[in-house]
Parts: sequence; C-alpha cells; structure tokens
Amino acid sequence: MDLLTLSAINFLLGLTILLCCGYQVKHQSSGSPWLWFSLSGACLLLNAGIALIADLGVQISLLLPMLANAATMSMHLCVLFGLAAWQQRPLRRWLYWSLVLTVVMLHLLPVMQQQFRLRVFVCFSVIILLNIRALGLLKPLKLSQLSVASRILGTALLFNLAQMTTRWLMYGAELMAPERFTQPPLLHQLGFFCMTVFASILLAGFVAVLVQQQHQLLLHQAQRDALTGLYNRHQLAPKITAVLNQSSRQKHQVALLLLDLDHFKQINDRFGHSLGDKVLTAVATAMQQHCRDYDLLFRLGGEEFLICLPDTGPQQALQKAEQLRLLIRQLHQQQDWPAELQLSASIGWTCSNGQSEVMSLIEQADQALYRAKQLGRNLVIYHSDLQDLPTHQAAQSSA
Ligand SMILES: Nc1nc2c(ncn2[C@@H]2O[C@H](COP(=O)(O)OP(=O)(O)OP(=O)(O)O)[C@@H](O)[C@H]2O)c(=O)[nH]1
Repeated sequence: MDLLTLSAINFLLGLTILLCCGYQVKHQSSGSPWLWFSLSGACLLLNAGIALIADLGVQISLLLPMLANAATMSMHLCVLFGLAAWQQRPLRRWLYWSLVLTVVMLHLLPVMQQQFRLRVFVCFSVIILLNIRALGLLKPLKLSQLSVASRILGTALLFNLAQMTTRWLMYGAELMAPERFTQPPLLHQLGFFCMTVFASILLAGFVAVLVQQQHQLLLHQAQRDALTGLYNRHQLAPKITAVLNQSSRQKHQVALLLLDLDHFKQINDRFGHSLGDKVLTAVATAMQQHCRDYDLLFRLGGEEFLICLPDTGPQQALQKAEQLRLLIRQLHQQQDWPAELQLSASIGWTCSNGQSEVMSLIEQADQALYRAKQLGRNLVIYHSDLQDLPTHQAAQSSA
C-alpha cells in the first residue's frame, strides 16, 4: 500500500474515532475517558492530515514536522489519560504533559530541524514510554479478569510498543553509525502501515469499551431500584440463594431482616410525595453506611426493605436490627426535614439453620414483622420468639 492511501486511511480512522468518542462525550455523564479518547482521534486526524498534504507533494513549512510529531505524541498521551480515567487510576498528568511539551520545544533546535532521524528517535522514545505506562495501567488485573475491551486495548498497545521499539532501535543504530547501517527503504511505509493497524485496533477497543459500558448500565438498571439504588425484589432469590449455599457449606448462619417504615402513608399525605422519596433515599443510604460491604440490601417495594447479613448469628442480628431501628428513629436529626416528621421502622427478623430456603426465611421474617406492627410499631421482633409474645398489644413502642 502506498503512503498516500495509508495517510487517507489514517485520516478516516482519526475522524471516526473523533466522531464516535465525541458523541459519547456529549451523551454520557461519565465523559472523562471519552474526552481523552476523542482527543486522541483528533490528534490522529491532524497527523494524518499533515502526512496527506505532504504525500500530495505540497511544500510544507519547517514547523509542520514539529506539529505532526506533537500530534503523534499527543495521540498516545490522550490514549494513556483516557485509559487512566476509564480504569479510575491516579496518574501524574503534568509529568507526561511536561515531557511531551519539552520534546515539542526541542524541535526548535537547529540540529533537530536538520536531522529527520533524530526527531523521530526522540519522539519514539516518548511514545514507547507512554505505551509502557499505559500497559502498566492494565497490568494489575490478571488476564482472566480483563474485559474484552481491556484485552483489545492491551493488544493495540503491545503491538504498537513492539513496532515502535523495533523502528526506534533501527533509527538509533542509524544515528550512531550512519556509515555502517542503511535503513531498509520500506521502513517509513511500514511505520505508517503499523500506525494504521494500531489505530484500527484502538478503534475496535473504544467500541468494545462502549459496548461494555452499555452492558453494565443495562445490568445496573435491571438489578437496581431506580430511587434508592438498592437491589430490587427480582434479585432476592438469586442473590440470597447464593449466600445461603455458601454459608451452609461453611456452616455459617445467615440473618434476614425485613424492615418496614411505620405510617409512611401519613408522611406522604402530610409532607408530599417528593419528601417521601427523600425519606426513602435517606433511609437506604443510612442503612448502607451502617452495613458491611458484603451485606445485601434490597428494596422490596414501597417502604419495605430486606437486609441479608451473611455470617451472622442471632446475637449479632439482634444488635444490627436494633442499631438500624434506632438509626431510622434518629435520622431526622441529620436532615432538613420538617420538625413534625416522625420516622420509625418495624423490623421482623430470622436466621437460617443450614438447610433454609429463601422464601421460607422471608415468610418467617414477614410473620415477625407483622407481629411488630400489631404490637405497636417501632419494634424489633425475632421469628423464634413469636410463640412467647402476645398477639396484640396496644401502642407499645420503644424509644
Ligand atoms: N414517596 C413515595 N411513596 C411510596 C413509594 N412507593 C410506595 N409509596 C407509598 O407508601 C405508602 C405505604 O403505605 P401503607 O402500605 O399503608 O403503609 P404505612 O402507611 O407505612 O403503614 P404501616 O406499614 O402499617 O405502618 C403508600 O402511601 C404508597 O403510596 C415511593 O416510591 N415513593
């Protein structure tokens, strides 16, 4: 393939990356990686545009090689920054910016302006460094943990690193011993071809990142309650069954707490539905903050929540239930809700016995919750204590 065709292909690839990633910047809230990825497309576009003009035989100014090299280095820089933002990894951006800027400024030196090979050698050194750093961002994950998108981007970076290093060595050898080493004539064309392959794999990687993000978004929407972000009721059976199976293998107990806010209808009626929504969100957030990372919280609907506590026996479960009841009772102290808003919750709870089944456990917790409501609300009741409790007791409540 001749250089003109390669430059035209790179131009189109750069344009596609810019448009595809730019569209994401406009339509996604988590736009940071996409901003960098679209900038990398813009840099490729600029670089290929300059090469296209040169290939067409137009006389170019001395500053244009500097601009072309700046665009190539910036393209790799943007890929690195985009990967760091996507992987949410810290990066000293100023360090890499300064490096690229320094090399761009070096192009103003007469020795650099005269020596094409020296310019390329210095730029390739920076690009190799940026590629190694970018690969380092994917390194902490094991191969089996890498998503398809990460694998494609990793392949693009590895390929680029290999071809850049080979050409860097050749340019280096030629600079050191110009009389003994003559470069293969196809090297420049090969470089452009490799850049096209790199940009193509990169584009495929960006598309894979996009598909992965959409998949995660859909998964989140299917599993989570839209208001509180907790798991929705469809997740009850699969998630809790998995916990019960694991716990019975390890001979650990699992506690289920069924929590229902008291007289929530009155809160809606007196203070409005939107404050009702705020109360539900605040309750969900507070409960999450007071539970362990591996506890599972569900919103079953309305003002009813279920908390699944793995590796938890009756004593700890009772403590947690009491803690959550008090937390909700005192929640208004941290909020700007009207002073008259009284919030409390009733909790029915139970523990697994090794062979328990999800639905029967929920049924037990529900019976205990029903009794807590009957006994006056703002109460915590254990299913195993139901026989010893009165069936009805007017207006009994705890502090
Ligand atoms: N703000 C808001 N209210 C909701 C939502 N989902 C259900 N509700 C309301 O929650 C209220 C539940 O009322 P009830 O089932 O009578 O329960 P309650 O008033 O808490 O009474 P007890 O449970 O017996 O203490 C209803 O008024 C529903 O309209 C929601 O997403 N947001």
